Amino acid sequence: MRLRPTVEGTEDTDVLEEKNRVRSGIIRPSTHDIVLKDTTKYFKKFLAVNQLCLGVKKYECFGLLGVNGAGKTTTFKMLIGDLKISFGDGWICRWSLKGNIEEARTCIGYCPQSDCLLGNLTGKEILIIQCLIRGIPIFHCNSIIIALAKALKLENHLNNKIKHLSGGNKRKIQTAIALIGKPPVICLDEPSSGMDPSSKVFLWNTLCKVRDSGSCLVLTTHNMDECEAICTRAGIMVNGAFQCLGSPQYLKNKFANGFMLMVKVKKAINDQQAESNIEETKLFIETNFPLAELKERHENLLTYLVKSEQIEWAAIFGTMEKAKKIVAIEDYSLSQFDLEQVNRYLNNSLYIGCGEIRVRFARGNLLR
Ligand SMILES: Nc1ncnc2c1ncn2[C@@H]1O[C@H](COP(=O)(O)OP(=O)(O)OP(=O)(O)O)[C@@H](O)[C@H]1O
Repeated sequence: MRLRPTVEGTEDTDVLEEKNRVRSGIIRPSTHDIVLKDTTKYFKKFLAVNQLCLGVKKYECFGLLGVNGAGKTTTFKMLIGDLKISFGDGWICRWSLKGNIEEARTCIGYCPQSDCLLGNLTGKEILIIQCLIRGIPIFHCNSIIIALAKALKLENHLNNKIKHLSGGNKRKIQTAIALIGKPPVICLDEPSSGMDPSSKVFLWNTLCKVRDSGSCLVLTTHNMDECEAICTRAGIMVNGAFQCLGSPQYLKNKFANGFMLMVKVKKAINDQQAESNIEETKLFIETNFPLAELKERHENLLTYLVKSEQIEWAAIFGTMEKAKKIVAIEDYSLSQFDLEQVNRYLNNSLYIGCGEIRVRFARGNLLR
């Protein structure tokens, strides 16, 4: 017997509103090119995707964010018909993913997470094959491929065999395949992974043009700059469900109205003294920043989330410089809460590794 999906938990109001819009038919296949209605996936008893509700229109790019294992690729695979939906349904250009997957597939361009390209063919040969599969007449293929190569900075690599291409250039070929024939829906699973920074920016510009020409894009990414550059809306997935939905700017405004304060307490000669230093520092922080929430303590490193827009940076530095004179603080750092941290905060993995946080200690300086 199949398990029913779990009841909704702690989603943000925007997620619940999107669910209501889908369930009440305000968002429906005739108004949105992509519609997910309570889309759910079980792998045996494991709930990988839990009742997703979403509508994405033409001229939109939706970003699927979340830590490894959040359920992004599983969602993608249901969208392109690689995986069967366990409960609920989805529609691409009005075609049901349950009833008309073959028709739905004709509307989708897909860039998978890992490249699946034949190594002995050249990039051009692969793109010609893909054009022909899309039903493009052979005499049009060359001009389409040249335009795509230009748009993705691939001109110099088209005649090389795939097995001799770098990882980033293989991603470009894979992205070009997804764009061939201007499909109305384009799904890109981490399209820029492995690309150098200038190629990434070039790709982002190209994807913005594709979006603005009327395509409906969905992409997964771990790169928040990418999300902010291309996506009109984004959803952060946690354990297979959306935790929040909105434009990247909206998510930042809603969840990132604060800063992170990391405090390194002076080492002590014995455990008792160390504990006393920590307690003294905690008392100082919590008295001076009443909205400070201790998120983690790792040895002598305290990490606080201070959710306030009211305090000025100059005042924070002033207070912390004063703290260094009166309590046993060795050093501290401040950073603004950005979209990347919102993502990790919602996934409870913000503080897994301090090295991952784009801040380093320097005498009171903000370094990002
Ligand atoms: N074929 C499968 N059988 C069983 N479990 C699976 C299968 N595919 C994925 N899962 C599980 O489903 C969950 C979601 O995986 P998914 O690949 O969708 O995550 P993701 O968000 O795309 O992660 P990443 O960022 O690493 O790509 C994970 O816990 C994964 O182990």
